[in-house]
Amino acid sequence: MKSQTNNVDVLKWIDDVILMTKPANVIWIDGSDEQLTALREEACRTGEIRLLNQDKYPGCYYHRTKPNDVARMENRTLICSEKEIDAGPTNIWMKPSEAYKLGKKIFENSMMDRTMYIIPYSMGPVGSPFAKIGFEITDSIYVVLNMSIMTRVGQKILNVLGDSKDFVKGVHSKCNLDENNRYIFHFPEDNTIWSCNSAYGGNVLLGKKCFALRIASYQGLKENWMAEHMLILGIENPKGEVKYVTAAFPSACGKTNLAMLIPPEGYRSKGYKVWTVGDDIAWLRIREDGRLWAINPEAGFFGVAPGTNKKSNPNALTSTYKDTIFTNVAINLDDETVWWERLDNNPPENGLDWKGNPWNGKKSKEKGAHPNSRFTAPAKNCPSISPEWESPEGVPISAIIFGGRRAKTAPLVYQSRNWQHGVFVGSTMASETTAAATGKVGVVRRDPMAMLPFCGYHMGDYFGHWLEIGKKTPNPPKIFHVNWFRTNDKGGFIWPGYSENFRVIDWIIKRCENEVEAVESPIGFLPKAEDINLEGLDLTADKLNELLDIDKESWAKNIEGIEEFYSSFGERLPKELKQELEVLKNNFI
Ligand SMILES: Nc1nc2c(ncn2[C@@H]2O[C@H](COP(=O)(O)OP(=O)(O)OP(=O)(O)O)[C@@H](O)[C@H]2O)c(=O)[nH]1
Ligand SMILES: O=C([O-])CC(=O)C(=O)O
Ligand SMILES: [Mn+2]
Repeated sequence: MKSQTNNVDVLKWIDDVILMTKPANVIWIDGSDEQLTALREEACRTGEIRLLNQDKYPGCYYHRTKPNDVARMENRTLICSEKEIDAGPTNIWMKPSEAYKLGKKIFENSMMDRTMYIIPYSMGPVGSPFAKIGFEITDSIYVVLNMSIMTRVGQKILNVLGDSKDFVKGVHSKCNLDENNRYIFHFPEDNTIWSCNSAYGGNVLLGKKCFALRIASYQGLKENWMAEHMLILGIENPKGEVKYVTAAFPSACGKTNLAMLIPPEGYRSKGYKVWTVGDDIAWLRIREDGRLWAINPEAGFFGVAPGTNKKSNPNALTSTYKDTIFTNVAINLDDETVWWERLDNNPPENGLDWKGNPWNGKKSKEKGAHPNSRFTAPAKNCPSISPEWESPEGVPISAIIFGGRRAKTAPLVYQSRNWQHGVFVGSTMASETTAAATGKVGVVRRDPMAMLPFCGYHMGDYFGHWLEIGKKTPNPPKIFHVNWFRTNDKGGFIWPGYSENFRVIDWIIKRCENEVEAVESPIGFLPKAEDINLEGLDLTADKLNELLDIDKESWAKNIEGIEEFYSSFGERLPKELKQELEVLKNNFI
């Protein structure tokens, strides 16, 4: 098929990939409904996707990946910078020449029996000064269909690109889904991504984690902006004023839930509203007014299905009712609908589980959906989507919130003393691992700014970049830390979470507006108990105090963990952070 661009750099690169993979056919994705409809029909015919009940789920499809290919594989995700030191201690490194050689061997002739699809896409509203352009070459229709939900795709992107050289070159092939040859190579210095032998979203939707975080974080370092693993949300008060915050939580720690939160009744009746701008990734820039502004580079949600229900996240659930692709959930064969754990109390009796085995949800002890099963839903489906979500200039950010799953150490909420201290708080974040990546679940690991698996360069330099951005921003956001996951002696969550998190967001906004005072503590500013609104909530003052408690012993352990973690950065750990660590230690003496 004839390409609709004369960009010689694009055409040359594509010729090289064709030479390497030898596709039977080449199709350019133009972004038209006609073309996407034809591809959906073809994928249904071959069994790659399955049409769901169109009365209940118009435009929705189902897909299953192999049982060994259901989450990001961090041990197969490589950063290939020329110098090993530039990838830093938190990434797996390979020399670019070696990685290209290994990759070429794997990609050689990998598309001989298939069609190659070329997807031009934009991360960010098309033509926005914040947006960036990429290409994904893939042999998977599932990838084409997901990318056309998650990003803006098609001819319009080529028109905007013109003959510019500023684009990211992504190549994906399922090859033969061989786990032993599965790699996600990133070449930040070449704007290049090669992904092979996987079909799981996080490894193969190259616009998302690969480009919008790993490559973009490096671009941000060079170009004075930041690419972060953050949701973006607007909080409207009864006067109609909207304040925006971003929040960085590790994978499967509550970003989508917070981004789409509905305030508790007591707030709603007064006129408070929450607007969703993004649920996973934020690109932040300093603008002329001296503030940080953020865009959501994505156009859809690749959300965790299990646990999503009418009560926990009605906005996410509604987003999935049309034009959505479900991956690795359970299916009800009686009516071709989908089901996952905690959706409702009515699992299918005549179903298939995420592996495709016959499954009776009322009898079986096995899970119906994989814990990391996902929905891919268009952002515009979301009832709470912000009128500003496609604003080309983004939205101004009042607060940045860090958080993770901590059973004991971190209190419900605290505020950093200033930007530098806030960067320290973000850099020392830790969280219990989840099903979003392969490996053991529930182990505490350091996950600075929720970027451990997503920073495309040396994390010490990344901390330095954060400090630098703070210095260059005359009016930077205030920085906070939250923890919805504190547990009692029996292991149950003390804080009710979900929509009740609005009470904490309310305090955060009040702090940004200087409307309430706070209490100094060794770790930063804590709320006065009376400033967290508990009206209508079944939570005693004692429990709130337990949630705000700073346990000396667990902090002593935490400090040891920070010291050990920091020591891995050597020379490249900014001295400001070492100072902050000393301050923290002294505060506990
Ligand atoms: N206890 C508790 N659980 C929560 C809360 N918010 C979210 N969760 C649970 O955390 C899990 C993941 O939530 P998500 O909102 O999908 O997480 P995410 O950060 O968007 O995940 P990624 O898409 O992997 O980046 C789900 O099982 C939720 O039910 C909360 O406030 N309290
Ligand atoms: O990238 C993925 O697979 C999904 C995701 O949002 C995350 O893990 O943070
Ligand atoms: Mn994520």
